[in-house]
Amino acid sequence: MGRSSKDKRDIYYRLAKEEGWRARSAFKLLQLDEEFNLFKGVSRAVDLCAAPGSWSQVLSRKLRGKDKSEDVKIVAVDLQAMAPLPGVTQIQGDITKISTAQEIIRHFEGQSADLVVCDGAPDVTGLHDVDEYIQAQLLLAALNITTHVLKPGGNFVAKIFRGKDVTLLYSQLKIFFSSVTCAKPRSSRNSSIEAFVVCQNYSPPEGYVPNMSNPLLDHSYDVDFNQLEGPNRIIVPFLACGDLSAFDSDRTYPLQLDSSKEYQYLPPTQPPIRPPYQQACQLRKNNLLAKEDSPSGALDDSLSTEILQEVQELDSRRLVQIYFL
Ligand SMILES: C[S@@+](CC[C@H](N)C(=O)[O-])C[C@H]1O[C@@H](n2cnc3c(N)ncnc32)[C@H](O)[C@@H]1O
Repeated sequence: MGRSSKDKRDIYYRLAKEEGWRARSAFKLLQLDEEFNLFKGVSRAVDLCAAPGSWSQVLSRKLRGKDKSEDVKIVAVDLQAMAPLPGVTQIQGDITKISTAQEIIRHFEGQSADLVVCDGAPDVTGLHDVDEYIQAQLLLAALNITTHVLKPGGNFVAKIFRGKDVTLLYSQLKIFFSSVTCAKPRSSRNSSIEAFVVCQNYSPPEGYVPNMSNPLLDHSYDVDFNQLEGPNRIIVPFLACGDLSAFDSDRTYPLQLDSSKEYQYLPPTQPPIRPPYQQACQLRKNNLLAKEDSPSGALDDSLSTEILQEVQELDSRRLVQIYFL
């Protein structure tokens, strides 16, 4: 599909061309690294769903450094073939297959990976529910293969759609990682429900045996999992561009949005808000309140976009926590 003139005006599209990245997505990984220091101490990395290869390029440039360290091993997996990259071994394969996990481990000579990233996306159908469901399945497939190849203490980063299953996905990720944060890099388009889960410190439950055959997203629940309460409902910090950490300036915890659900805020971990952010905070608060009326529980898109634009104007450099409900 050809690029529209809108794409060409996009700053990251132009920057990617200038800097020689295969796709503008490269900036998403670079910005996630800026925030989470993902590449520190990494010598074995896996890029799942890698084609055309901009994330692999980032790994190659960042991990191998100027001296092109031969100690660094990077494996890129995709259904499609991609042009070769220095220091990157390619596996043309399916991330849902055990044979792919075995091939990765073979390449690492029996050792585990320090970092697994996945920017996987299925072909979009345009039917939101279907797209969200397939994306969730792909994320879980990525998590499944990750449990085979990641070392304890390692990190996993993956694309997620903030759709209606998102709470369950967070809960499932939290079973395997001590920290799960949802982040939206500023290069990810505001209009997209795409975000990234940054899962740190892989620590599977004791006795867990990796297994490619059990789907983790089980739709056989007889209750809507979005109605789950208490410990079954794990709420993770959601990061966005701009400082919204104190949008709850009146600090009323927990916030009661309607009579049937109690939404818990986690205490802010960031420094106090600066005055210009107050307006964005108010918008965010409105958005949360608007959510009450939304049957799917999804955030109101126009408000989300409005907030993000507002925040970007205020300060596109700072990332601070807001809380995803
Ligand atoms: C958005 S692209 C990835 C872009 C890439 N991160 C980059 O920066 O160039 C999504 C990729 O996911 C791949 N993909 C989807 N399902 C897959 C699967 N089951 N196994 C392997 N790759 C898959 C597609 O072939 C596609 O190349």
